[in-house]
Amino acid sequence: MLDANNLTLTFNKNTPIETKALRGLTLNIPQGQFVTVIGSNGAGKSTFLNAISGEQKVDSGTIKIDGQDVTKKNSWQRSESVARVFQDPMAGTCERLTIEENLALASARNQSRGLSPASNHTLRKEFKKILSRLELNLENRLSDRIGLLSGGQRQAISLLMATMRPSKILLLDEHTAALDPKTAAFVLALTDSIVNESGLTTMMVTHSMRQALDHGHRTIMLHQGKVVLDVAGEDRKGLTVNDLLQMFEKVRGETLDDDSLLLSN
Ligand SMILES: Nc1ncnc2c1ncn2[C@@H]1O[C@H](COP(=O)(O)OP(=O)(O)OP(=O)(O)O)[C@@H](O)[C@H]1O
Repeated sequence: MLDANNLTLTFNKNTPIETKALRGLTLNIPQGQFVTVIGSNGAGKSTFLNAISGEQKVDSGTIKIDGQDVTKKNSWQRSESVARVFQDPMAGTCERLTIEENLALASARNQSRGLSPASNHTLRKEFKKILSRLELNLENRLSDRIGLLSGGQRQAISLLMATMRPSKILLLDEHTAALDPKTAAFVLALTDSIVNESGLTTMMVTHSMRQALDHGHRTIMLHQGKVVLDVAGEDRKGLTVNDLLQMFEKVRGETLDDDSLLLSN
């Protein structure tokens, strides 16, 4: 389904601050697989997601989504295929608009009818139904501005909005990192249920090895712009956070000094 082949991407080429963010990254993800992505700061995780969504163009290599070569397409052209939720709960929603208007925008994504469905009675009923699964009583607050909601409530709505329209791959970029542990657990449970229900091919970046092992079907680790670990199936089932740390240390050939990887929210 996702076929990323030998991707390279260098920022500020031929300058003193040149950074090789992707260095021949290759990854194939079959349809419906949920992959968790870990790696220390600067490993290239966000750059990789940006390359898939088209926000960053790669220097070389190819990206295919569902068999279609999208390497040269911009993010707008890929928006029908790629849904994304960011770390910042403010990034996925528009705080000046109401809950209903935000949902209407998401519902109209990739459609030419613009904002008009916001006044549509059928859509309003659908929005209420979608929101009621959160059990946060938001279905009765459709005309409240999104800016009034907590970070967790907004992130839950961002997730619903990202998955409202059909897409081919869901990219979650540390989407629970800014939430307290209880709210993060709630949003993760919602993530699992949406992904299981929809069968969406999913990549979730996380700094928590615990989360990486507890969610999804496969875990990859990026280091210096490449996939350095890739575990799935039986090999992954018995893995502990400690095993994963040791595997990473072995791959890197040095001691892991990034404490943020040990966070367990
Ligand atoms: N727009 C940019 N301009 C210049 N350098 C960049 C840019 N974006 C990322 N980089 C650099 O590319 C490398 C990979 O960054 P990236 O954000 O992909 O890492 P990451 O694995 O997501 O890290 P983190 O866990 O800290 O978010 C880093 O060295 C980063 O400083």
